[in-house]
Amino acid sequence: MPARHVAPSILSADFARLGAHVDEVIAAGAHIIHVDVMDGHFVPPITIGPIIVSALREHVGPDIDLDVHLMIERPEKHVADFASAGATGITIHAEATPHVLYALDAVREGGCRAGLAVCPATPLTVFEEVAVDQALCMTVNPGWGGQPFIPTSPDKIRRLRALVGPDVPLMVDGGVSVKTAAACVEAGADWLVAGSAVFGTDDPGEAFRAIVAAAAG
Ligand SMILES: O=C(CO)[C@@H](O)[C@H](O)COP(=O)(O)O
Ligand SMILES: [Fe+2]
Repeated sequence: MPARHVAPSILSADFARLGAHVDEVIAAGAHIIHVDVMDGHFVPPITIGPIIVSALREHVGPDIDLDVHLMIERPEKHVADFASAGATGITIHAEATPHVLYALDAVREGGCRAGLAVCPATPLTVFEEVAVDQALCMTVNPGWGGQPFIPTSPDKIRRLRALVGPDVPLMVDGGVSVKTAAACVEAGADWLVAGSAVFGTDDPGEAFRAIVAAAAG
């Protein structure tokens, strides 16, 4: 069984002091930092690109996992840039390309873990066709932080766990908080991405620890 992690998402961090904000959760024990990349096409907002990943890598050093969630169309065109910038894992969306297998291979060629994500309304059948190094179940519609957890998500998490088996890290993303973390873990999630519930608070380190405790039950 993969180790359990809470992965703070920088989408809700203060970008004017990103390094300091990330330092707070690392000091509290975070090992995985989740980086949301949006292109204004696959999802309406535009966020950040490889330049920020590169700056973060330089800031956090080699031991922190920078897990990049690509909410962009045709991700296969960009994975090499994110890999060179210092990503550790790169997750693409099944809905964003007709070439899922090619894109996952491109991620691995860049030396990163290859992740596959699905939106809430997307069937899980693609996971029957491809092997992944990590799986991501969206528990909100992608594009924004601070949305409520979709209540039917635990059932989908359970079905995804059955498809990928016990050894693949299963990540959930969206609406994760002290209130929803335990249900995600109970359904089979290992990695809990949390944005607003961590960086939207006055004390991200303490908020991170509270979600870790809630996930532990
Ligand atoms: O990928 C996304 C949003 O599309 C996330 O990673 C968000 O950053 C989650 O934010 P919260 O729901 O935890 O506030
Ligand atoms: Fe994300």
